[in-house]
Amino acid sequence: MTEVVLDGVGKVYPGDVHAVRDMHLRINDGELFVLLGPSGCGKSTILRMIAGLEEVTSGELRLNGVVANDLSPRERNVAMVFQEGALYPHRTVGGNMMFPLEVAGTDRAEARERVAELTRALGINTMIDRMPGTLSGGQRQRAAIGRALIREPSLFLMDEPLSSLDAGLRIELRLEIAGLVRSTGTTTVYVTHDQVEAMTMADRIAVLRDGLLEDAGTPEEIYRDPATVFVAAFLSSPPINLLQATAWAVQDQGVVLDFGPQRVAVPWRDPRSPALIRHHGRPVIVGIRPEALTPVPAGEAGAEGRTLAGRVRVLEFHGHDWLAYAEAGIPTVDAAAVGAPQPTAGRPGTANGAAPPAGLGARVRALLRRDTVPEPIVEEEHSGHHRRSDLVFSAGTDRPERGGEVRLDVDLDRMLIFGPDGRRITAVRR
Ligand SMILES: Nc1ncnc2c1ncn2[C@@H]1O[C@H](COP(=O)(O)OP(=O)(O)OP(=O)(O)O)[C@@H](O)[C@H]1O
Repeated sequence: MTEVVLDGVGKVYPGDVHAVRDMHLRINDGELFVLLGPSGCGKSTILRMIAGLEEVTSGELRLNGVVANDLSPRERNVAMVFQEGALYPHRTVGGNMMFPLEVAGTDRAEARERVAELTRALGINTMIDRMPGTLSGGQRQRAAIGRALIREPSLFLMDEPLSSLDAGLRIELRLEIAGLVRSTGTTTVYVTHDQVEAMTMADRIAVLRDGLLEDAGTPEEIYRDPATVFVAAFLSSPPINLLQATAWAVQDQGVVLDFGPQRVAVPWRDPRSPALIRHHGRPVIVGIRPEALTPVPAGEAGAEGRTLAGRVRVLEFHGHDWLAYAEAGIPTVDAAAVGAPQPTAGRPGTANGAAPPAGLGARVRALLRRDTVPEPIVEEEHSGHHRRSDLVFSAGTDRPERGGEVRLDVDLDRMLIFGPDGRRITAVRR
């Protein structure tokens, strides 16, 4: 059982590549902790530093309160599973799982018993005598997890263990992995760039961006109460609406969020209004998840100060409900461009002062936008920063009319308000 603390940990690779910067994290004993973020944000580097495979450049790494910066991997008693779990090709599944126990000098009868028990838990008990080459990807990964867990490590580290598997298997295995590590109580650090995997498996999640910690908390906390625009957008499928607004304190209405052609008002009694007043006359970013927009019944105007209007352009059927995209003439914000570290000396993932790798921004944007957003609906404005695009809303089981006008009731309590730096205007509670 192990508690992991990263106290101001940094990692600089040769060539002055700042992969991780001033990282403060506490991973509790027995926790299933997920490191989440786009490619290149430093997830694997953190995992490898915890494993002892990569040196810590600055700060302190503590395992159970003991400084571990200079401990060898063996002294840390960690087990690691990678994207393609490595197995000895000339040993059977059972032989692979026996190996760590043989090395440890475990009694043979006890070792056989443990292998049988774990293969049953992993659903590969009928494959004990099979060679790795004859297994499917999912079965191989189960065997690799079994081999890592068999010697009961104090810390279990997994680096995108499901990313080479197809969608169905991923769902099946993520449930099983979560169940298995919880039943053993082994502290587990799990790296992924898949938000659904993170949300469904984790006790807590840390969201990383360019080597920096953006937010950490339970899946519910960081979904409902994200610290930044980046986190709100990353944990969002279908995509969150990120709208550009100007805040105006108006005596009889509260703080009006002016989207240009449309507006909503945050009433004075709302606990956010004192913080919002400080942004009077200035830009803010308003995040509204599709499920926080409800179509107003036909013929009704909708409540004053909490209704947005648009014309339905695109419909998507998602089985349980319809997702609709309505043109509302409201400028939207590109989450990847908000609050990103400036390309100065020591920018994460780049050589000192060098330009970021070509295409990285586009890849991050593609990740953030996910594949549910039809590409043609986005229209860039000439500034290139604000985009005029559609309001995405959940229309429930009633199919809205394509081309029809809709009025949408905004759930003001679930509306997220960020400053221009991408941080929430009110401090998040954790
Ligand atoms: N050995 C190395 N030498 C130099 N730079 C490295 C090295 N390993 C990683 N990096 C850089 O450090 C940054 C963080 O890499 P890391 O692999 O930790 O990211 P990641 O979030 O795990 O990405 P991915 O999801 O693509 O695996 C990247 O910019 C990467 O190019």
